[in-house]
Order: sequence, then structure tokens, then C-alpha cells
Amino acid sequence: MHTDTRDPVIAPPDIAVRLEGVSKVYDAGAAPVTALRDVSLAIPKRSFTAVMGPSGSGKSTLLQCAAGLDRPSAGRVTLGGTDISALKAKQLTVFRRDHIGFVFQAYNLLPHLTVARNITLPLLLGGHAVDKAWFDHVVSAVGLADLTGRSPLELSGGQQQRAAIARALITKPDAVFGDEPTGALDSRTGRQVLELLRHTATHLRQTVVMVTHDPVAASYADRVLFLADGQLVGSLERPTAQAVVDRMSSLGEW
Ligand SMILES: Nc1ncnc2c1ncn2[C@@H]1O[C@H](COP(=O)(O)OP(=O)(O)OP(=O)(O)O)[C@@H](O)[C@H]1O
Repeated sequence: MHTDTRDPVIAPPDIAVRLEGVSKVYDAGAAPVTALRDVSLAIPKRSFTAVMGPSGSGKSTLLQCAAGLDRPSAGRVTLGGTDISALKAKQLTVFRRDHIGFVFQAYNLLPHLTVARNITLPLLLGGHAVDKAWFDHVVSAVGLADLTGRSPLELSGGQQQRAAIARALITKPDAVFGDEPTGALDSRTGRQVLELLRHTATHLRQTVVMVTHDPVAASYADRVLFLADGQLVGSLERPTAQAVVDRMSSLGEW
């Protein structure tokens, strides 16, 4: 299914995520809400991208559509060469499990499973064998090599988020999507997690896309995309926190 829908014309090999004319309208009772308006973008493989914008600008909606957690009202989303807008619900569920990593503010680890079992769960659910070398590489990269036998309940918040990142990486996904992944962490622990996401793109050669409100968090990315009123209104390459603050200020209240 994955290979059948590959189209080298719409997704050249260096692009991990592509949105083409994506719009999203929520049917919220009497007054529909347009959360995304004709958004087109391409995210290169092995890059770290932050998505910023004022509250209500459509950041989470963009992430949900890009990650196949929600469907756009119009437009096309291509992930690693697969047009996910064309997948049926069940195919999309399988595709998400095998090809997309998620890191949320809540870690969503299962307390009755060890850290190792939590990390390998996406492989188990997909009926795939664990690549021991990649498992060891990932677990060591997230700094949990000595803690894999523990319950998540015996980990700190930062360690739990690092386990969630390892779980997101275990399938070598087309992209890892994070919605405020450091939102629940204190600033020192948050910085460690941001450094890990940076390391994930640079050294583990994975693609990371993160929604954040925090200019310091965004400064860890290669590129920041700015949304306002559901539209892509600009981007910053190699951002500094100050440059992000300045751009956000020009977008109004945030
Ligand atoms: N399920 C939904 N039903 C109706 N409207 C929604 C739904 N989800 C989001 N919206 C609306 O769509 C718009 C964009 O919301 P979204 O959550 O994507 O913005 P955001 O930039 O992530 O906001 P925040 O920074 O406050 O989390 C908002 O006007 C919001 O109220």
C-alpha cells in the first residue's frame, strides 16, 4: 500500500512532508470555522522544523492534518512519498503506526509495561521485528540505556518524554510530529528534550516537526514556519530566539 501510492513527481526524495493547497474547515454548529486556508509547504528530510503563530492561528490543525490525525477539507498531504489524503481510514491508521512518530505534551506511556516495551510497542502492534541495533542506538541517544527495565512510573517527567521520543523513533518514521513536546517540562528539562530533538535530526537523520509557543524552543529548529489566521505567512531559517520574538510580535498578540 505504501509503495503503490508513491509518486516521485509530487514528492521528490529529499522531501519528507508536503502539503499542497491544504484547507481545513471545522463544522462548528451554525458558524463553520476555517482553521487552515490554502496552505502549501514542503519539509525536507532530516530537518527540524518549528511551527509558530498566535493562539488560534491553526498550528495544531496543521500538525493534525500533516500527521494524518485529521483530514483536510481540501488539498493534499504527502508523507514520505505516500499521498495520505487518498488513504481509507483503516489504511491511514496502519500508515500512521508504521510511518509517523508522535510526541505530545502528555507522554502517554503505559505504566504496566517496561520502558523497553513501551518503546517497542509500535513495532509489536505492527507485527514488525525489533531492529536491535536501532533500538540500542535510539535508547542510548535518549539517555535511557540503563533504565529500560523500569516502569515509566519510576522515571522523571523529562525521562518519560525521552522514552516517548524513543517510541516515536523506533519505526524510523517518515516524520516525527510534536505538539508542544516541552510544554509540561521545567525549562532545564525542556532544554534537554529540545537538544535531543535537535540531535534526532542532525545525528539520527530523522525529520522532526514541532508546534511550539516558545521562541527559545523554536530556536533549536533549522527553520520556523509562521502561521497567522490559518495561513502560512513566513519562515525563518536558522532562527535565533530574538528573531522569532520579533517576527511573532509583528504578527500581533501571542
Ligand atoms: N474541533 C474543532 N472544532 C471547531 N473549531 C476548532 C476545532 N479545533 C480547532 N478549532 C478552531 O480552529 C482554529 C485553529 O485552532 P488550532 O487549535 O489549530 O490553533 P492553534 O494555533 O494551535 O491554537 P493554540 O495556540 O491556542 O493552541 C481556532 O479558531 C479554533 O477555535
